[in-house]
Amino acid sequence: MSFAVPTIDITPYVQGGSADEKAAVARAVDEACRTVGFMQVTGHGIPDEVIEGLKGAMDAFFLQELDAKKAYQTPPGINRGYAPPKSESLSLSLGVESASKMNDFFEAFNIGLTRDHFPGHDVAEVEFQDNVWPDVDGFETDVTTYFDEARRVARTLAGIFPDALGLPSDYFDAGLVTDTGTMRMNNYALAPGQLIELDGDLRGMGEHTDFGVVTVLWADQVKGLQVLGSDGGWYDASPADGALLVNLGDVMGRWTNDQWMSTLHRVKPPIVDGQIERRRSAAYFFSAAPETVIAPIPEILAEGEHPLYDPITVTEHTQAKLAGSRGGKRNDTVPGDAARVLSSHY
Ligand SMILES: O=C(O)CCC(=O)C(=O)O
Ligand SMILES: [Fe+2]
Repeated sequence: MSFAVPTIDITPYVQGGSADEKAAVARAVDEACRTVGFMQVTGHGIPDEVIEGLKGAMDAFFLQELDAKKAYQTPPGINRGYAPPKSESLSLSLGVESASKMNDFFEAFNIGLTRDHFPGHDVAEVEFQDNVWPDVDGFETDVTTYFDEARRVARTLAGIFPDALGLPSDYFDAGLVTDTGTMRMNNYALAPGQLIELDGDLRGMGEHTDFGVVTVLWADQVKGLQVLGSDGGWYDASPADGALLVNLGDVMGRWTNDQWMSTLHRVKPPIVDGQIERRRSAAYFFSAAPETVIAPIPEILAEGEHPLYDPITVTEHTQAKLAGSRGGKRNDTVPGDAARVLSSHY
């Protein structure tokens, strides 16, 4: 099977295009979401220097000694700060038990939207925790600058989705007034000799789907990200020059009754001479307001199409996924995902 991640230039939605130009973008997005669940997005408008700033900040933080980084670790229930290698197991968020429970070797630094982003709104602290900022020159400014841009791109995409689904343009607006947003900066690297300590399958990040509406991913062009094709094979996906990778999360799958795909993916960075080729990425996870009830949208169900999901709030879904990936508790709410992983060709 040939597998390709389609490239879509979203300039008409970023800079303002004609109705025809926007309709062409919306059609391309609909097709990509139905068939792959991933796209390469160009015309996003994030300046190169903002991306350079993000890369520099990630290097300055991750290249420190482990102990210095661990000073910014937070308890498992808090999605902020530093997460050392092997502190998460993403496939448990799907309900796939692995031989060794915590064997994803990526290390990460998480930030997110806080209550300060929504003055005048009564938003719950649990979803909008304060950020933790490391004492690294320029880190907060450079990371925040990129974060704001990634959020803008995600909100732009959320504005394309109703057009692509044939819904009124403001269909999602109510749930997106207080969007939730977290960004995970990932570093896939192990010092020589550290490989030996991995007790299970060597992997950068286990098989998973993202939790939210849509993910905007900046990544190095070093191979590693693999996407599950509809034929059960895993395919490499690296960003094209200047492109961001964009993929749908579970909330979009639930809203669309799986007409759009929340696609499984994983990260297996290349190993050259027994050493992992270092790879960086930054995933901005965009989702709806925590209390938004997600259920298949009746307007888009075809005649006779049955809803595949019971209503669930954004928070309930996120908590079930996080209990798996960070707390080591297998998530039994998504039997379909687990079956897809177990039947894929490794
Ligand atoms: O590193 C990557 O390319 C993907 C990261 C990812 O899937 C995630 O952080 O959810
Ligand atoms: Fe992901």
